[in-house]
Amino acid sequence: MVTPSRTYNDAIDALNSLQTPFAIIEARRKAGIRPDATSVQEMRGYLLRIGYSSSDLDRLNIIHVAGTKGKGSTCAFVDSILSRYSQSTSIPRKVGLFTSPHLIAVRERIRIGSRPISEELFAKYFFQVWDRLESSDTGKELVEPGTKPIYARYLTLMSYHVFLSEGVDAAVYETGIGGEYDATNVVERPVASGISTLGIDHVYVLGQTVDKIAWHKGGIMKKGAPAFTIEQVPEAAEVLRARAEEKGVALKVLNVDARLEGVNVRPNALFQKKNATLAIALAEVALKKLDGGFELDPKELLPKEFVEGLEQVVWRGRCEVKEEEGVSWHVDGAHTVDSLKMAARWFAGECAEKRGPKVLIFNQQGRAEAVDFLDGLCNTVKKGDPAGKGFEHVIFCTNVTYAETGYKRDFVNHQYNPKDIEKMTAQKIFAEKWSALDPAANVMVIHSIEEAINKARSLSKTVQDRENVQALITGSLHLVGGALGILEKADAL
Ligand SMILES: Nc1ncnc2c1ncn2[C@@H]1O[C@H](COP(=O)(O)OP(=O)(O)OP(=O)(O)O)[C@@H](O)[C@H]1O
Ligand SMILES: [Mg+2]
Ligand SMILES: [Mg+2]
Repeated sequence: MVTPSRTYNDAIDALNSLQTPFAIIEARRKAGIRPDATSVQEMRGYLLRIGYSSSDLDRLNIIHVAGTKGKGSTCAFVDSILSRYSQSTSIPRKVGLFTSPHLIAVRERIRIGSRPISEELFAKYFFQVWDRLESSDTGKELVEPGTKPIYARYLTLMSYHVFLSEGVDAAVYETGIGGEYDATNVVERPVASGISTLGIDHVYVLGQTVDKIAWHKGGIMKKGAPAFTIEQVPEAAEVLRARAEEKGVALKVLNVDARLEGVNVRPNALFQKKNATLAIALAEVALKKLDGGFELDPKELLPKEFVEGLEQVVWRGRCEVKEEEGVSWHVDGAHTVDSLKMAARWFAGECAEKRGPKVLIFNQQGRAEAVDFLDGLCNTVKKGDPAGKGFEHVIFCTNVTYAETGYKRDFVNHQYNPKDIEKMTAQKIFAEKWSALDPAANVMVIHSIEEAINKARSLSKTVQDRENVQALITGSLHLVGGALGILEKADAL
């Protein structure tokens, strides 16, 4: 039972205490400590400690997805297809979805039937795991008694407990970082593995080059489970091929699925069709296992559960448009060089049909290389405009949600240097860079998301009749989640 001192908010506070503080992250970086095989051993230990063996995970029929970009979208597609199939056939009985990071509230990361679990359920299972970790020493040969896994790993561990307790029989898992040493890689017998588009991200943990990154992501492939990927850059494709061979896995490289012709996947962009292609293959394998007679005919149209699942999926904060008086908000959580170009192209396409000055609200906290995201964003938007016009106003803000009260609890983050946020160090570097890229732009540095939004709104007073400010909010999911919460005035879940 959830007692008054064990509410959802208490759970989030306790969870936040499991974040690795900035000083420790820094020290590890300096010492060159990176995750290794012990991290999966440790997860195995924690799993035993809360009462499960890795074979218990077989009941979840896990579909496991890694990749640099498109993991979450692919997982959401698979979940949506399986959920619709379940509505028509009762197979699977219950579909679980585990994703990261969260957009608006932590509980979004653990979904059943596509919906985030309730605050009550979250608090209940959160503290059950907490208590088991404190009271048991099972698995002590793998992990020290009395300890707890860090933030993302705790949520992964908890998700297994939630799904097994709730009778989930098909669960879609997005990896956190990488694959080989990721907490989700504790699964030994997934039903299928999928690897979405590979590129550069998390270079400190995974390595500087795409082949090193591909090595990690390829680590989720398991003998006995069909594996799929889509077209990749050659270095990545080669590493994946070699990893599959080493593991004795048949890795299938998929071209964009011809059956998507006429299916209204949003946004209507190649990257999303690749994600959808991967999702179709993963869902097909899962259904073949769960529903003996199931088979997709490669030459026939997709069944209605697949079409509806792909068309009606809700994956918020990605290529989302919200209209209000004076401002058209374009919201996308892209935060790598490639995905930001994609987001910029999408925004430019949207603006081609609308009128009004373009305004950018951008942040990316804690990653020095983020300054290199700006060129692509600036140029892609200019190139996309027939008159060659870029952003007129550019606002860099921190991820602090509110001007007065600071962070919403679900966004508290101890992993960044608090001094940098106070001084807006990163934002000032971005501003300087942008002024050099586009001297005509009006560049501003503003503390909170709320104030940045208010600034964009105030700019709408200066536009002409029948024009709207065309605002793009991008660079960070934390920024985008905070912004959606403010734009919708309530918990947008
Ligand atoms: N296949 C893809 N290739 C390139 N960019 C993509 C792809 N899929 C999605 N994106 C872009 O990346 C953004 C994030 O997508 P998504 O949430 O699916 O990725 P993710 O892999 O889960 O990322 P994260 O690192 O945030 O967990 C999207 O809004 C879109 O702009
Ligand atoms: Mg990522
Ligand atoms: Mg994700």
